[in-house]
Amino acid sequence: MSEIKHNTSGTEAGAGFVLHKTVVLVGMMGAGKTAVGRALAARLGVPFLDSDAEIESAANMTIPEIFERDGEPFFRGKESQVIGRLLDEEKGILSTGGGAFLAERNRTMISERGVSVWLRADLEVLWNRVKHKDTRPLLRTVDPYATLRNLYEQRVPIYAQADLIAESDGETSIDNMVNRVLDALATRPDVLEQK
Ligand SMILES: Nc1ncnc2c1ncn2[C@@H]1O[C@H](COP(=O)(O)OP(=O)(O)O)[C@@H](O)[C@H]1O
Ligand SMILES: O=C(O)C1=C[C@@H](OP(=O)(O)O)[C@@H](O)[C@H](O)C1
Ligand SMILES: [Mg+2]
Repeated sequence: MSEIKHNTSGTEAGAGFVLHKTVVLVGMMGAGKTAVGRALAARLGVPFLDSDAEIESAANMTIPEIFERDGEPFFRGKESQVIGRLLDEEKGILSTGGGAFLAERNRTMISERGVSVWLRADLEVLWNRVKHKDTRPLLRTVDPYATLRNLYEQRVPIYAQADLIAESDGETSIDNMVNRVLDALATRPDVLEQK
């Protein structure tokens, strides 16, 4: 991977790309924001940022511990702060938590300083990816599938406000998702320029 160079005009990445704005991945729990974001950043040779991981390392607690001890409103406050800071600090790939795009102030920050990409997947695909993991406090309910379905129905119209979309189905590998995000970004040379 070639050396990463930060400057005012963009982050010079490997493979002949220059990233002019942070690419912000949004969408439901299980959409692949963290996994695809990490792979996309590696492919481009740019920094990978994950708001949940930043919150966890700053608090030295896991997301479930933060929800349990301090509550969701406290977590949402931290999430906004962290997203604002990461958007200011460096250009890269920013994976958000599934609830981040719901707050209008977060959507405003993201649209002013980055470009949003909705990783869209059907409810059943999401469920298959999250059902075995206990790391998502919002799904610690008596009927986590119904909870996920309710969140899905409430949130889809908001994710649909993202600038770009990349679709994943049960068959789409993480590498294929990286290609789909790159295809979506090909329409935006103001964000990702290929030299
Ligand atoms: N396109 C995909 N193909 C296969 N597995 C995937 C894909 N996207 C995500 N996963 C897996 O699903 C799980 C949830 O993905 P994750 O990146 O944590 O989602 P999010 O950050 O959007 O909640 C992880 O185990 C991840 O490896
Ligand atoms: O959808 C949500 O509200 C949440 C999604 C999680 O992130 P992922 O979408 O990366 O799982 C994490 O931020 C927290 O558990 C809340
Ligand atoms: Mg994640």
